Amino acid sequence: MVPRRNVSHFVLSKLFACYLFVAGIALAGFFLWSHQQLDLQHQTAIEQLQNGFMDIIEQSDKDLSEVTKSLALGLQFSKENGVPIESVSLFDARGKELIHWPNNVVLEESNQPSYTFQSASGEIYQLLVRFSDASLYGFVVHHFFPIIGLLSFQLALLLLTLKILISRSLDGVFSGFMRELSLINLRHPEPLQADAFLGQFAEYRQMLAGVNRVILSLAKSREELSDINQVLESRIHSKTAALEERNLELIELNKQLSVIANTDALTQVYNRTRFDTLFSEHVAVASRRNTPLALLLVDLDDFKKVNDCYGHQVGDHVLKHAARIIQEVVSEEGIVARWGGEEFAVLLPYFDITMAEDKAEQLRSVMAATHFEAQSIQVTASIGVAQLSQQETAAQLLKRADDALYDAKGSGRNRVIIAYLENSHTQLEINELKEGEFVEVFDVETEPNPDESEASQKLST
Ligand SMILES: Nc1nc2c(ncn2[C@@H]2O[C@H](COP(=O)(O)OP(=O)(O)OP(=O)(O)O)[C@@H](O)[C@H]2O)c(=O)[nH]1
Repeated sequence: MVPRRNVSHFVLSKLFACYLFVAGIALAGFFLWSHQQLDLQHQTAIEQLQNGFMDIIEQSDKDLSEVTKSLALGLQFSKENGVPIESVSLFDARGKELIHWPNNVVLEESNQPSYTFQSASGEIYQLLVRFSDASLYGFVVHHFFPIIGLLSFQLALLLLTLKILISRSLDGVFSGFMRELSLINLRHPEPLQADAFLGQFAEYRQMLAGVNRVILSLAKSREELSDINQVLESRIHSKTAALEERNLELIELNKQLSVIANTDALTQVYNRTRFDTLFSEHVAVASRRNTPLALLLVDLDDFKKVNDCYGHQVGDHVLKHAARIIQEVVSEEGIVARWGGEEFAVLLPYFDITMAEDKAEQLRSVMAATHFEAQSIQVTASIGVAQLSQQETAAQLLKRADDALYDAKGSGRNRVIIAYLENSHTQLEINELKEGEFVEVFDVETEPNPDESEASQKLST
């Protein structure tokens, strides 16, 4: 587990350790150097003492007063060089102590370093010198302040170096951290990894933990939003699908309603209401564009007798069948509607009177030739035909077609009568006029064939 430290503790501890290390090395070196220096000084002092003793002994052998002078010299020397001599003893070859200084200090021979030397006369002497222990401390104190100065300088240098290094590394790490922060992917946020160096510090770890908490909550929020979004999308999808399905049902129902509203329930052709609308529209278009438009009014002959003979239900079937025949003959060229009862209207856009007459004749002949139901009922039709003329209204056209139908009925049924415009006479009218007959508005009848006459007669019986 990483110990909890702050930046200042870290820096101070590192500094202190460095300082102790450097100071320890410096002090150890200093003490070694001090010992070395003292040894050198002791050696020098002893050599000088030896030389002094030898000179004096050679000059005045056994003159102790001279030796004492040399002792004073040695002491002077030791004081000047900071090497205090605590006691000095000189022995002759027989071990007799010749000099002992100072008088009150007793030397323990075994503990003292002894130096043997030979005088010029060949006498052997042994010199015992005891240096004061304080000499080392004195030396150290003497040189302590320069050492402290050196260590302070080292410490200051160390501090400066550390400051530069730390500030640079912190700058680098923090700018890296800020860069990492700026690169957080908000779509797929992931926790930041702790920096190897900064990870040691409590403040950094706390800050990083805070940032990572924000990042994780952001990621969680995104996931929750994504889930909510998915749920909403699936709901919208199912609702849209249900609405589309409902819409299709409504469109279908609407179509059915429209068909029901516009279609005759029994014969499945247009009803009168729808025909009225279509009729007005086509009359308006034909008048505006000056295109031909023809109207056929088709009435089944003696239909009452069908009902009377075969019953109303059979009559219904015959009506349906007759409507289907009319629709097949007219096909896509015209509009078929049940005008009422056993009467049908056929609107023929772009049909002039000749084409309309042909179509009416075709219709009449097919109807007459058809055997309805199992009972082979034969039904004929009377047809009034009229073509829209200039300036004519829908009502006027209808009136002319209806009059023509009336004439077809009146002139024997199972025939086509063309309605001509007033004051315009066909060749037939002209012929009839020539023969002295009066044709008021229209004429033309189609000769029924023998079978058809038979059918009519069958019904009439
Ligand atoms: N079965 C059935 N008969 C109907 C329907 N609508 C009308 N009719 C019958 O059609 C007959 C029409 O009779 P009429 O007006 O006298 O005409 P018609 O017998 O065809 O004689 P003409 O038109 O003069 O040739 C009546 O008997 C009505 O009951 C229907 O929807 N179903």
